[in-house]
Amino acid sequence: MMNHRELLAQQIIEAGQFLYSRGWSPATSSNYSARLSETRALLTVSGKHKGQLGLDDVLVTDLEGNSLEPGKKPSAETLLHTQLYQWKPEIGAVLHTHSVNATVLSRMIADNALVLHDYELQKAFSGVTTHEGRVLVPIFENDQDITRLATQVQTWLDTHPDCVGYLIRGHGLYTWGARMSDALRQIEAFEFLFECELKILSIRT
Ligand SMILES: CSC[C@@H](O)[C@@H](O)C(=O)COP(=O)(O)O
Ligand SMILES: [Zn+2]
Repeated sequence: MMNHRELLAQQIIEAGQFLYSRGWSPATSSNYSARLSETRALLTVSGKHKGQLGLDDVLVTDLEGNSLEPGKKPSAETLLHTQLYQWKPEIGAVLHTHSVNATVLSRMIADNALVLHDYELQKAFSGVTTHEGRVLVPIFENDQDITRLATQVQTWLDTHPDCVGYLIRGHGLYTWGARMSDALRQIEAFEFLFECELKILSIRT
């Protein structure tokens, strides 16, 4: 019988296998997490191939982004996960991916946000019930200083409580959900919509 930590670690491992198989988490890119408790998260360690994770390739952090397992190297982007768990108590899983489409689209849009509208598939996002609204996806400039990047993200989250995900330019996507399955559904929906947007852009130009 698996304990709670092992169960969440298994979900993270399976998410990595799926996301790698779709080409959305190449090589050692990406990081994934699940909420362990009100004050703890379980996150992938840094630098591992995300399609080949094992039960030992995760570590516990507090929600300030501090590792509670000193022997392991935490993900470079730990803070971008834990800030989301602090932002909303109902978030139970966070996924960060590096797909070609997210990377290319984020470089093609000069604005600081991608606006998705009139897509039926927008309803795959938590809280969205119609194609008629606008789903605003902010695009932050990439930054190796994750504390500085997290500050930018926080400013957006504080003023956009309905945010369902964000892009980092030339880097990738962050999205989340109540459970791992919700976060995976949102990744898949984003990827579909990014592909649509890129096709529309290529026809227009
Ligand atoms: C392989 S480069 C990608 C990294 O720089 C980073 O953006 C990333 O997604 C994975 O970092 P990690 O420290 O393994 O969690
Ligand atoms: Zn990354």
